[in-house]
Amino acid sequence: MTANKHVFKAEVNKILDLMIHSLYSHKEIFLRELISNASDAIDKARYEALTDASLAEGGEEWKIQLIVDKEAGTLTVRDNGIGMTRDEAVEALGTIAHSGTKEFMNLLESRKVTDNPELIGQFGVGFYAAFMVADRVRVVTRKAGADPAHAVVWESDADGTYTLDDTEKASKGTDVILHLKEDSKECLEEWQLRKIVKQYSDFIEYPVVMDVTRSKPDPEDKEKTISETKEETFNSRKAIWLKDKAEITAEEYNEFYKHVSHDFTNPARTIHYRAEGTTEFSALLYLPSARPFDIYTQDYKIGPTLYVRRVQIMDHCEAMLPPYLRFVKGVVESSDLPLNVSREVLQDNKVVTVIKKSLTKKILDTLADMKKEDAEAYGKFYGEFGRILKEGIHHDFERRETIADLLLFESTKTEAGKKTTLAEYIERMPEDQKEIYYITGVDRASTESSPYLEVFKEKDIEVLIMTDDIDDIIISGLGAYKEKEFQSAIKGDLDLGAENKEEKKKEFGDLLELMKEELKDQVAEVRISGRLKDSAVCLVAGEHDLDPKMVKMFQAMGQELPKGQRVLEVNPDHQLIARMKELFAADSKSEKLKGYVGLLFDQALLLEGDMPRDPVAFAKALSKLMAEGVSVG
Ligand SMILES: Nc1ncnc2c1ncn2[C@@H]1O[C@H](COP(=O)(O)OP(=O)(O)OP(=O)(O)O)[C@@H](O)[C@H]1O
Repeated sequence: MTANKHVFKAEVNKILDLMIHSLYSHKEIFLRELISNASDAIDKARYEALTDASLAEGGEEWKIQLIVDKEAGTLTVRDNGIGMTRDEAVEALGTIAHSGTKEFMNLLESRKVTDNPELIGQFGVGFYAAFMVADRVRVVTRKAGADPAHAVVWESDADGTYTLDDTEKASKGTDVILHLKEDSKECLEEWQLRKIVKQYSDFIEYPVVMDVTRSKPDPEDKEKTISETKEETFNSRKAIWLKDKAEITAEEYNEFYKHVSHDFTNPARTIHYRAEGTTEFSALLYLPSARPFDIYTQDYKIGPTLYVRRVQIMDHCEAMLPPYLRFVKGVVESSDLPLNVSREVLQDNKVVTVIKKSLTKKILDTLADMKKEDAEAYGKFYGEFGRILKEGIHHDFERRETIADLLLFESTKTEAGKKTTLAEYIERMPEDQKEIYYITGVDRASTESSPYLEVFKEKDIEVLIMTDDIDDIIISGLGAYKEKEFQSAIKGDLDLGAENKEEKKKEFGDLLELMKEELKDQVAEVRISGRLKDSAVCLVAGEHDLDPKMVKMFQAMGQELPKGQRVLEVNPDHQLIARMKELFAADSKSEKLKGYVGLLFDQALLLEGDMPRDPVAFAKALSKLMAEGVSVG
């Protein structure tokens, strides 16, 4: 095949544009990205060579080379890793595989990100970072095991296109050749490269080497100097997770986190330990400080990188962590697993089960400590990952109490934005309060002003405000905390405001019957309310039904749900209800009265955040009523 011009996918152009025009203050990160790719490529080759030794092509020493050509103004990053076929090069270097691209670009635009490499790193557009320092990039690559004549050369100057051509390459692997821009020529200097490698890639497992020329006195003529070129390794290469804690600085921990997570911000917490005994392993885990943009997408990869005897076996070993801890990043190394372990085998491997249990405990313990020792940091962390952590209540029966200890909620007694734990709530409960009250809703403001809280306000009872979509399921599943049951403010019968309830039931019995008859297709029951103080009516769900927010969520996902037992609650102390009772006494068959019942029901729907059944009819009836009532003065 001959040279072939290709057009970049639109999102690549956008990223390139961003790289070239907006992200310049941290441009040295390009090297870290290219070294990281080279190291990944060697990991793959090394792993594949375990089963097919010929792929090592002579068992050469794995390494990443930096080659400087000052005359040509180029810097080459060379690896002897897995390499790429022509198709792989098109796929990897012409598109962006992540399905969240569009959302990501929107995020960048909406945040007016002009100098924010954190986001780029998260997104894994590493290779394109080369264009921050180069105006032309040439990639020469050959797949391990392929014929030397079947290599390919990819080239682009970021003008929206790239070319692909066949070429020859004696050694397997990839050369990324950067034609440096005028203002990036310092990247040809040894000291500069050494500094960048040390700062960002010191822990890379493979040597990052460069030919360094030094002059030394000529032994034959002391007046003269001779130059000597030697290959020097710039990185210390220590597998940080195998080192002693005392030997590692906070910066080293942070840099390694950035390497494994592709995040550019420091982690919130680092967990580093070695387990000895029947199962031996080392773990270096991190709790990130910010939620990755793609954590809710299907593309999101779960689990730490798995090493077995210093060989990277897989990037993300999901069998090592429960899904509700999927935000945790890091590395686990065990010598108790076979090198050729597959994902399937890992799923029910005893060693993995032991490691998973230990990691889960360590992470939950760390969160508990963080909550105790640094409430502010924990609150911040919870804001990012609490929604995910609480899934554990549903999925991890054994640890649900431990996870419940970690939950935080706003309440009617906390300042906006401040959260409380369940234990603190219980501590504040007056002695005669038996249950933990909570209300679910979309946000605090609308939830707090809803009629469901009227009696709680009047009696000064604290109610937890839950605004995550899954809260209702989580709390129903949990049932109780420290032997105190949960009671929803919007579900079931409440007896808080029930003075003279029995009397009222009798007094309003006939009117309630009429309402029930009128609304028989809409509600299962009409009853005197134990929760209303200012509003005339509200709709409540049955004790064991899902709350309306959940019902809507399931319906939006196209799921049919069994019809819940909706109940219309009526406030007997409201003027309107008293007037309706009078009207009923005067004419129990009044058509007007029936109309009012319908209007009341629609109003209850509105209060719940729903639409009236027939908005046009509702508006008309309301206007009519207003016309009757509007008077001057
Ligand atoms: N030196 C290399 N050898 C082999 N393949 C490479 C090399 N550099 C890049 N690639 C291929 O190009 C792809 C894109 O690289 P890029 O750095 O843009 O993203 P990534 O590495 O996939 O994402 P992330 O940075 O999140 O890991 C890689 O996944 C890999 O398939």
